[in-house]
Amino acid sequence: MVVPDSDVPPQHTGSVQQTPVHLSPLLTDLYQLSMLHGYWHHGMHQQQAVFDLYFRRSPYGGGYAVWAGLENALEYVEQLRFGTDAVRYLESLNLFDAAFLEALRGWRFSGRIESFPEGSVVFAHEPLLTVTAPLWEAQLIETALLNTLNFQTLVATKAARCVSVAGGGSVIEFGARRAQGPDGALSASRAAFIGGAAATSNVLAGQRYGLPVVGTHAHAWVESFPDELTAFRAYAELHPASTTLLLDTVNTLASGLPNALTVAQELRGRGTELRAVRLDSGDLAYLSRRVRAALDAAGFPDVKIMASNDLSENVIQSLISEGARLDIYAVGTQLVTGGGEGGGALGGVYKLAELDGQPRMKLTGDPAKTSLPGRKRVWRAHSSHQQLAWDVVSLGSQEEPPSVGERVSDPANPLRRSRLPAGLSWENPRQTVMEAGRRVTAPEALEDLQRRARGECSRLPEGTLRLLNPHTYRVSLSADLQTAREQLISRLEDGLGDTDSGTA
Ligand SMILES: Nc1ncnc2c1ncn2[C@@H]1O[C@H](COP(=O)(O)OP(=O)(O)OP(=O)(O)O)[C@@H](O)[C@H]1O
Ligand SMILES: O=P(O)(O)OC[C@H]1O[C@H](OP(=O)(O)OP(=O)(O)O)[C@H](O)[C@@H]1O
Ligand SMILES: O=C(O)c1cccnc1
Repeated sequence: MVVPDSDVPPQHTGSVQQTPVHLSPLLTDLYQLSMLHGYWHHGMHQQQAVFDLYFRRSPYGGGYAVWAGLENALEYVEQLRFGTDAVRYLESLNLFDAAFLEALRGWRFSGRIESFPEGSVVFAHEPLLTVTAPLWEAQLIETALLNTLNFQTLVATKAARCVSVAGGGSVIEFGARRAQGPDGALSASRAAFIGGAAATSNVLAGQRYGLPVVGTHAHAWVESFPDELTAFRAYAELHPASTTLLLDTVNTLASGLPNALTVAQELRGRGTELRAVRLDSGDLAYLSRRVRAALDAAGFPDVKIMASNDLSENVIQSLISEGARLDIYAVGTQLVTGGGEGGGALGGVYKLAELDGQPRMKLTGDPAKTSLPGRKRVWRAHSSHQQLAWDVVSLGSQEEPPSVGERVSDPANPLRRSRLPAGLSWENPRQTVMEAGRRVTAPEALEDLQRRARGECSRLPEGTLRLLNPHTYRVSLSADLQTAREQLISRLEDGLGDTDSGTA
């Protein structure tokens, strides 16, 4: 639920339903407004534009990404208005005509958005989301769309990577304290859940998004009591049905473990069971084996073992290969910041593909950065075993699926061509999610998005989920799109004279 006037300041009523500050039309780069001013001034602002959003490289050197943030992006676009405070602020910059500022008051997003459903598995070079709208509408929303979708896709993908190596163990998100600011924490909790995290420690995310919230206790709890056993007993007494004890405040094996066993026996005497213990330092593989053996020997095979301490997909994979006996992986910093090699940020871009019915493209010296002109469509092929097999980007006018034997090319390297094999069944994986500025699909439950992500990950070709040097999923351009692209490049280069690159 969003309050339509983005200028209403958040009021301290305790409700989380107030318009968050990031729903303002000013969450944009100044150059978007400068361009809007110019488009309006030149009478171009109502020209119909088509922009595509895509990324050129999967994060973390991986072979896929999990598409996340769509619902927040649509909510933003649908409610966007320039209210009095926003216009007044822009006026104070002394950059814009009064008449333009007045025109902004009537700005509404009236266009169409097509997108992969949230939670889909997506790949580099394919249009993930396409905006068709009057130029000044489509241009303004670039910054906020990229901000929302890049970040959540980065984090959802990180969660999926952690889950993919956790061997059936649960991954939970503990990152609020290390996230990039309050909104970073909130969006990260949402995205991590879509990517497969089972729960979050972030209580606001629990309230806002209905995510399951979980928690143990900190070292401070143990330090606040005269001794560890007293602290464990006090915790278990208050939370008998949901106690997880942190073992390493004094010494994991010499103190935490025997004290936890004592409390486990005492809880059983009162008719309940200790739920779990948490390891937060040291050699987590070794300690987990020792703790598992002790719990089993004492008759507590169902007490779970949780690990935390700067976990990542690589650490989880290593722990499992070392024979760790862990049931729950609590991941904080690395998950909510999308950290690690090849992470930090997803480089999604938003490029003009058509204006006023004419194809447009960005030409650069780097073929991988040359954008794809015109309205396009994405086709996704499944094998007879329901495996995801191949994505083809075609011209938008192509109503029929790609045909067997069609020569398709690599988006980043037109010289790499292949022929489409038989035995594939094709579908259009994208859907219209907004029409005439209104959402036309109902928001989906986050559980359903998580289920979609998990299902699609499980249907990827072998090796695509691998962390190191994954199999490259096939994304190709149809023959017609490749031809259209080459023709436009020739036309643009003909117009360039001696220079070797340019933009149209
Ligand atoms: N058996 C293991 N194999 C691979 N990585 C591990 C293993 N055990 C722990 N790690 C990881 O090694 C990294 C560093 O752990 P380190 O041993 O420095 O922490 P610590 O010093 O024990 O804990 P703290 O710094 O919190 O006191 C962490 O990312 C941790 O998750
Ligand atoms: O390590 P992360 O993946 O970010 O996960 C969250 C960490 O936050 C807590 O640590 P805390 O802030 O108490 O610091 P410390 O345990 O590193 O001293 C917890 O004990 C985890 O170790
Ligand atoms: O509940 C916990 O144990 C927790 C939550 C956040 C960060 N570290 C630990």
